[in-house]
Amino acid sequence: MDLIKTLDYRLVNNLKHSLLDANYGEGSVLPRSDPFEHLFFQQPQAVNGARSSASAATRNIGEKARESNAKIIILWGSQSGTAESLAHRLARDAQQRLKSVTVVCDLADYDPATLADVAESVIVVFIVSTYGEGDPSHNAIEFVSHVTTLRSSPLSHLRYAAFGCGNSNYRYFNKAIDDIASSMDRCGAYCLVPTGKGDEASQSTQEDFLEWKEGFFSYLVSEYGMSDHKAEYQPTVSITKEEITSANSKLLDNTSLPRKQQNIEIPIVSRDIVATYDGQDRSCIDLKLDLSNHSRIKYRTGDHIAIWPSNPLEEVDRLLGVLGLESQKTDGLRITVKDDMDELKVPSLTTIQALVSQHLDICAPVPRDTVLALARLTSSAIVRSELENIGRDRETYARFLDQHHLNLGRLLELMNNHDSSNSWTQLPLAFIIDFIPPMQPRLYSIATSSTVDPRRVGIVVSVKPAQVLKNPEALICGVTSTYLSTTDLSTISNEGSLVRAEIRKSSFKLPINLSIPVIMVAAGTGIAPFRAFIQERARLASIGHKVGPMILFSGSQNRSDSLYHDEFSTLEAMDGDKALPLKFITAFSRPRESDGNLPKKTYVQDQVLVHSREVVQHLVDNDGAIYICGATTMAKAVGDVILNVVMQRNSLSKEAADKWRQNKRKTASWHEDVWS
Ligand SMILES: Cc1cc2nc3c(=O)[nH]c(=O)nc-3n(C[C@H](O)[C@H](O)[C@H](O)COP(=O)(O)O)c2cc1C
Repeated sequence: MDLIKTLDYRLVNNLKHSLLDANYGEGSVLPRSDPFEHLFFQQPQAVNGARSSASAATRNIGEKARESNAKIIILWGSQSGTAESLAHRLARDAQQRLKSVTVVCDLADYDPATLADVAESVIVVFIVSTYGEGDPSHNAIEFVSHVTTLRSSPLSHLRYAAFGCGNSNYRYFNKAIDDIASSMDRCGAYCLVPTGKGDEASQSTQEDFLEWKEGFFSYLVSEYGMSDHKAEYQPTVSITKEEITSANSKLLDNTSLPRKQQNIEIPIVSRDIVATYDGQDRSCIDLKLDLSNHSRIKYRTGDHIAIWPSNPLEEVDRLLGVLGLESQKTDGLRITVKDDMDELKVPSLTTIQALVSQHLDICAPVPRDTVLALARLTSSAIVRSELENIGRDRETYARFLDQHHLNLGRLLELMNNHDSSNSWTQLPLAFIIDFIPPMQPRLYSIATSSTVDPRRVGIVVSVKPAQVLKNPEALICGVTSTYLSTTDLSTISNEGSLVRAEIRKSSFKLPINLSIPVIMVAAGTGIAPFRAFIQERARLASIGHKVGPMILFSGSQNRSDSLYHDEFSTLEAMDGDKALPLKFITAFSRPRESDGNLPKKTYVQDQVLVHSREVVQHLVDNDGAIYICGATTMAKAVGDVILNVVMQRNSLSKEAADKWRQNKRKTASWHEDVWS
């Protein structure tokens, strides 16, 4: 049983008395009343220095730093939001703790060559994540390819620090930040502190970042004479109430969203369960989204769709409840950034309900520095000591997280259990915006072909709750999968069934030449892009095009979760001139008696080995292309099998076989779309 779920809401509600009434113990950081209360209601025009961050944009990094009078400039490259959110956190802390004017810049918004224009007095920080074959995130590609080709010393006046986001399960762990750091060193820039590396594989990115950040700040204190004002929290946003009228309601949310989150609302028109798992609380669903009302939105086979979820109502209610905001949830808010340091990460006009349900990732785990920041804002000595205790060090907090499913709402509730007189109703809403990361979209490979279904986008979603390590009763449900599996389709005609989404281009594309053989290896929902590839080539074959052979290896637990099994079997069984030359090969890791003639545990790499003669013949002799989609470990195992067979067959050394694969990657004949 989830301990936290058993919390009594009545108790929480009874405790919602104001901090104004509470006695502050000695050493309390807060004075008697909430010092930020005025910020919640203040008129934006009255806030000193409140300006829109959308002021005339320059593409010159040096100029941006000069315009903002910045001491520190943080340049980020991020795809799914981790590095971006760390960049904002670093800026917030540098601004508040070190009192250093800090600006945050998306690398895609600046001309890479202008890095040389940054003044000597400005500290440059890079926070960049790695993808694919050690590539930088999309928004950093141009920058990284520029700096890696610099050969002279045009950056010898710069001082820099760098932190990377990556995952050590990938072959090229944090390569993008290494490439940036080595380019800086080669060009004469001075490295202030060792480059930090976050590792998602051990779920330690947040702690790795904290450790690196503290080292960086200590360096700035000791070498630059900055002072660290640890205890002070200053909101970076101003919030005022604004009545939502018929005149401004059109601006709500979407049009007032930050420019990079402008997306469209697409209706979900069907949802089907396409896989179930024996005895497990798990399923896969197939969803169709309808683009008919968006004639300008197009996708191509192999593209991704980014979907912005809404948080589960239970978690929204939990957070609003513990903050005492339930009765105000429909109130309109006008939100502005207090200086030019950063862009607003939430809509400038919204409601409390929309903010918490759609725009902030309230289900995200709470980083340890947020726990410590809360400790400084509570009036309860018991709660303060409890928060300080669990946030004391990396190990203690990790042990605590092993037992608890935590997000901000749950943490606040849990603390109220320790002191029934504690209340969080005075916690400024600005704190929530400052400390909770913005909602990030989740990317799905599109499982339909744009040739066959140009106005319908199909996706396949795995609905699989995770368990808390040492408390298996506590389940953590995925935000997007829960959202997509529970959206009410009976309300198609009203807003309830619309999802905020955006098509994202991908390089995971079929060869242009239709006759090229295609090998596809998938595990689980990795099948999605291959379903689209197969649909596409089947259609082209059906209208008389000559298409090359396709072999699909599909891994699942057994027949009951083998996605689109009947569809592929039917296509495989077709013959005649216009049939698709498809071979469909399954691998069942938990086979059942009824699943056919492979009763033992089989993985896709085993099946690739069984069929390796044919696979390698297509890849080596017929210039075929291979696509692997699924877990990193699977992709590595499949790659190893193929390389071994190529080495033996063609009497190649390991280096020569590696080179052959490198060459296939370069010529877009070896693709991997993998996750850990
Ligand atoms: C498809 C995919 C490919 C990835 N490739 C790599 C890689 O080659 N090297 C690495 O260190 N991390 C890799 N990662 C891990 C990401 O860098 C890591 O999740 C990071 O925290 C993402 O940061 P972001 O949210 O700022 O984009 C990959 C992640 C995904 C989903």
